[in-house]
Amino acid sequence: MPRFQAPTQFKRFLLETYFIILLLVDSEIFFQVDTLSLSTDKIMFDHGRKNPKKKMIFNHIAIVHNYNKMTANTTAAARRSVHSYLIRSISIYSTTKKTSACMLRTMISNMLLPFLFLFLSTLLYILPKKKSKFNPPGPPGLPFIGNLHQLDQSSLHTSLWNLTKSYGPIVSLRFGFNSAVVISSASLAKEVLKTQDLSFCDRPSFIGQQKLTYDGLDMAFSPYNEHWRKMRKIFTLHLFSPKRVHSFRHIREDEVSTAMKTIHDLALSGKTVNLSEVMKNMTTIIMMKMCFGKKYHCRDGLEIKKVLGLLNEVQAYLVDLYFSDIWPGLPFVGLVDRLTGKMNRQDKCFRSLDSFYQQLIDERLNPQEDKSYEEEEDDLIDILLQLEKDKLFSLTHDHIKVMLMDVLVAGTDTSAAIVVWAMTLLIRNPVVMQKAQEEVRNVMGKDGKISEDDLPKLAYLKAIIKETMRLYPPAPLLVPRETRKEATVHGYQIKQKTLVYVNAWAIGRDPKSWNNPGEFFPERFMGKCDIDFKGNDFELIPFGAGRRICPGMSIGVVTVELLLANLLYLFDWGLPDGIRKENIDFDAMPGITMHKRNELCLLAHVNF
Ligand code: HEM
Repeated sequence: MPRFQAPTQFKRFLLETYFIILLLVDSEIFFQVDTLSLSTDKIMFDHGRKNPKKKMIFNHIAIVHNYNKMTANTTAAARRSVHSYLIRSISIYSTTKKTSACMLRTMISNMLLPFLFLFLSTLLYILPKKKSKFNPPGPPGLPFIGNLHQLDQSSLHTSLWNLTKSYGPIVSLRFGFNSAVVISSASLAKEVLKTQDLSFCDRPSFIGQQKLTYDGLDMAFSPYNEHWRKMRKIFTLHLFSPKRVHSFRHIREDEVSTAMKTIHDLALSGKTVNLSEVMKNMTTIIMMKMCFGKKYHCRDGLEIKKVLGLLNEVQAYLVDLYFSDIWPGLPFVGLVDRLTGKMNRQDKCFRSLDSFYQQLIDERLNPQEDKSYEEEEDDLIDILLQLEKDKLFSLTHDHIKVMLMDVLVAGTDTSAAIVVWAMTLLIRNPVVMQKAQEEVRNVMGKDGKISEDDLPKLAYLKAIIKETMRLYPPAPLLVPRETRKEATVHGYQIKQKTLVYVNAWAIGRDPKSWNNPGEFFPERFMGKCDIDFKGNDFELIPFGAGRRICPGMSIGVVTVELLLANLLYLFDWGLPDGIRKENIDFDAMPGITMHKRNELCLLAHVNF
């Protein structure tokens, strides 16, 4: 065996590893590799002097070394030519050196290669990165996992809020290999969502979302691009224009009446009302009927339960992070994700929903199978199929399915969550409850029914809803955003592709913006205070703001107002036997929508 075989193999091994790193990681890491390669360079040079035949390796390393430097200031074309030279050199080298012992080592080294790569990648992240003084402050993270261990995933918004107490209103974090910033003050939210909205209006692209959104065809999770603009136009001009929202009024009023009747029956039989369940079912039926037609739920009550279950699953998958999201680029993470079985479950859920939408589309395209649709006014499927036919937006069936998914996922449980939080706050604050009931009953007299025309007269009720959304915004961290380009906020630099969380929950409780922020005090919104949630007052942003502000705000708010007004008008509310008001807790469930963890079960007494 030649004397220098072992070091040569080692060099080749290093060279290959470098090469793979260079191919797989981004240019930022090249500079860190650069430091390593300097010392390796020296070793190679020494060996090269002792054995001139091995100079070839040194040349390779030199090329790699140059390559590192080139990435800073040369063009992609130059980089490509270095790539191809490296590939050629490595293959020539491997074919000229194959003795049997060498082959054995090659095999071993090739098996070790992935592990070494893993080790090196870890090392690169372990080496303490110098935090630039221009980065926002934040807690030091651990190698590889970053700050993941410091966050309580069951209540992310509160654990992020706790960090602001030590680091201020802008905090930088690392989730695995992803950089993130958290914004927790009204002035910085204005900077990010309004002044520099264009730099902050992308959405991150996570594995779970890709599949469920037909590879990014939807609007809510799409990056900010031409496709998003097209979908947003369809949403605001065709699906939820003020005229269209008004045309769905009869669906909302009918369904609220049905829900009140259910509560009425429970009240007469002295049974407790599970408000969490009633509200969730009812808002789902409203959205389903808007999407699929007035008669939808007459077809099969059970099917609604099944779809509700699937939508809950989708919601969980949309925010769930896979290993490949946390450590993108690492080998094997995709495999690990597969092995956990999560992807299979997600695929199954996707297929079930897809066939459900397809069936509804087929029925609509083939009306003789179900004549009941013919007599109805346009619902969202009709409108979308018509747009597809008109070829105005080059829509496909997948676009239609994904739009329906956005409406159902974003629109069903947000309104239900607000009503449940409002009723929780009211039962804990009987004086406010009584004041609200007096308002509704005085305005309505004994008419027996509240319609949407009555809502503008209910100023105190509206204040209660604002106060509820200040304390319990249904999406406490909005929908995560991502920077489209580098930006400077508050003097700090934020890199392109940084995850951005705006903590609407913390902003609603910031003592700099609110007196006694923890107190439920709807009166703060009466009188002179004209703070609103429409995206202009950054102290109160339950619907977000800027380009990506919630496009379903008006339909969501009117549904909440109608529901709450009816609950307060028709019933007096009390606690089940043995429960004191202090037992009613405010624990929240994790998820993109913040629901009350323990269902709200109350006793209703019929008022009229
Ligand atoms: C009433 C309760 C609701 C609340 C509190 C709420 C809240 C939000 C929030 C915070 C966002 C993210 C905004 C941002 O990134 O700045 C959002 C986006 C969105 N909401 Fe809502 N929403 C509600 C109801 C609805 C309804 C009823 C619909 C549909 C009919 C809807 C559809 C959407 C869509 C499609 C987006 C994504 C917009 C985009 O990315 O361009 N939401 N919502």
